[in-house]
Amino acid sequence: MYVDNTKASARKPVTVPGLHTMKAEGRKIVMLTAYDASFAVQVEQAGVDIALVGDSLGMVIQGHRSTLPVTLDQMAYHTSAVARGLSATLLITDMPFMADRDVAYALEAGARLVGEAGAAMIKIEGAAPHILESIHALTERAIPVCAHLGLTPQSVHKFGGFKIQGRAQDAADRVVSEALAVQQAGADLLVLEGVPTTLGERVTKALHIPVIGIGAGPHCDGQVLVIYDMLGITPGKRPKFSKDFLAGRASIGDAIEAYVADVRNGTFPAAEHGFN
Ligand SMILES: Nc1nc(=O)c2c([nH]1)NC[C@@H]1CN(c3ccc(C(=O)N[C@@H](CCC(=O)O)C(=O)O)cc3)CN21
Ligand SMILES: CC(C)C(=O)C(=O)O
Ligand SMILES: [Mg+2]
Repeated sequence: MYVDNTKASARKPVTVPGLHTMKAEGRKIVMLTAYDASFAVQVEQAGVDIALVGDSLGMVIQGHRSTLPVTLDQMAYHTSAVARGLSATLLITDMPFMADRDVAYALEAGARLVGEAGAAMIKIEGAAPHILESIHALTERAIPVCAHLGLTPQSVHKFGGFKIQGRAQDAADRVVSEALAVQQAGADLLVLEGVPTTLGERVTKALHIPVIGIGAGPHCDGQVLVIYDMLGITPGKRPKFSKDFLAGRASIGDAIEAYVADVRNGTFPAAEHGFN
């Protein structure tokens, strides 16, 4: 398939080393999910830095109640579609549930998502010993890893729902230790989801790698949202930390551009999008 994305291809490509520079220079990083080629083009033309093929697609596209039913084949399929729509945007794909059950599986999955489907980086939830080993093993093989901590949706059954994490002092300390551990294991980026604003700030200051927040307050190095949430088309209840950017705007392109501008200038997320 040929995607005409000439407008955006003039932009300098976003790279993993480039993200580290952005943190060092205090420039906010903008990330947004995309699940198909057409939205990928919209995301790139609006100037988003990172497109994420999230396993949230199991909920917003497939209609499941969690991200657990999503398969590696499905992640590879959506990743290859999104990759065709991008030329300058960094592409990250989620490791689906249990595709990282041990290091050998994680390497196999990484090889497919990067080598076959076209992702530049793989996002993995948690900091269990086998996850730290997998982060190290992938990084050693030149597959950059984005860690994901806090409210990790693949642990929904362990948490008893999509519940804010790290509210108690010991739980907050644990998230900070996990963040240091994934950085030590070789992660180049961290998504921090569903934690109190104070903990979002603490983790961001503790790490030298960039921290991308979602429901983690305004102090992170960047932000991510599910695209259907920020376009107001997620069926049912939208998470409190999201915002409808299409409301009062004329097009999807305008809505994504407003999201990019608001993250860059620090107006999104506001205090009301965070948790205590
Ligand atoms: N559409 C969509 N948006 C998302 O952000 C998202 C997904 N799907 N699927 C995967 C995960 C699940 N996520 C969620 C979903 C719901 C809440 C939620 O309702 N949280 C409560 C907080 C409850 C508490 O205080 O502990 C909220 O009020 O937002 C949080 C994260 C984030 N991710
Ligand atoms: C919400 C983001 C961080 C995610 O993991 C997803 O879309 O699956
Ligand atoms: Mg995910």
